[in-house]
Amino acid sequence: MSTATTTSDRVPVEFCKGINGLDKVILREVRSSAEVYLYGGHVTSWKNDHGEELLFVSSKAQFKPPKAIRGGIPICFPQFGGQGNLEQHGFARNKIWSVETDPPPFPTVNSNKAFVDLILKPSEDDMKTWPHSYEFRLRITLGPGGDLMLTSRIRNTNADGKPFTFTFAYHTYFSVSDISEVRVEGLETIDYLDNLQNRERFTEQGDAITFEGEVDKVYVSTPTKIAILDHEKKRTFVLRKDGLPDAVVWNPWDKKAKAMADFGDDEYKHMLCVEAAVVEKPITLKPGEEWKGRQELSAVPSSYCSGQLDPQRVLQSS
Ligand SMILES: O=P(O)(O)OC[C@H]1O[C@@H](O)[C@H](O)[C@@H](O)[C@@H]1O
Repeated sequence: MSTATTTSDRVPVEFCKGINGLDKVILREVRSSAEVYLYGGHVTSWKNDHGEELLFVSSKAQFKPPKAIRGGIPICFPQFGGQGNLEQHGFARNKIWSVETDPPPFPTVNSNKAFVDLILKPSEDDMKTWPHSYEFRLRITLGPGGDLMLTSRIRNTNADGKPFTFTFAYHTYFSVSDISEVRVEGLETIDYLDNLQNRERFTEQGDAITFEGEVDKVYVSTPTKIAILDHEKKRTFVLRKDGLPDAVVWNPWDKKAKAMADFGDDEYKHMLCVEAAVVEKPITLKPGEEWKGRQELSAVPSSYCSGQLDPQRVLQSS
């Protein structure tokens, strides 16, 4: 973890209290910032160099355990969705994580200053729900250019020799100006499991994805780069992922929005979840084995080409 620099007033990592007195970490770069709650290991804010919020958090979000915070980036582990014996999306988003001051090193040296390392380990009580011992390390980094990087390392520390199996997602809620003006590029021609049709498998058509109603799809074996184009804001989010083959796309639309107590009736217009995930083929770890999954987000101004967005340029650029 980094400490305050003496050459500048900017404190790259600040520990403070957030809503309802919950512990919060603020990451600061030249002009951008991010906020992370230890409750859930949950990113709740990511602002660009104009101070604009890039993540959606519901005005009705309850920052009150055990309810997960509605918006930002909840961590779904060890179960994505409702397929399994555990609660929907697993328990990691409902646990209080700890800050880890001296985590095992990463293979590459980190020159970033604005980052925090969190860790989640099961309590004895937790092991009644999921009888496995694990260490879940989450590093959240704000890069000098304002990019937001999340790296998860999950290790099986079972002493009884037993493997465990999990699914996972970075359940990212992007803030968008108007959902009907949004296009997602990078998932064309990809197979998906439709959660609204008993997870039946379909193939996406060749056109970019646009939104006219509820969507809840798990795209499988997707490219590592997905672009979310916000026409009205003239902004493109680029999501890059590693170790996370699938991508979930979710918007509840009006009826489901009304049914959620912690979500405003019209807020579906201003959010879109695109989630780097492992869903179709769960990960199995033997004792001593570690899995790594990384999601990198950047927000760039959209380029226009004769009045049309040019997503290919975004997708082709490195
Ligand atoms: O209300 P929750 O538990 O946060 O889940 C929200 C949505 O999360 C999405 O990832 C799922 O695909 C949806 O099926 C689900 O409704």
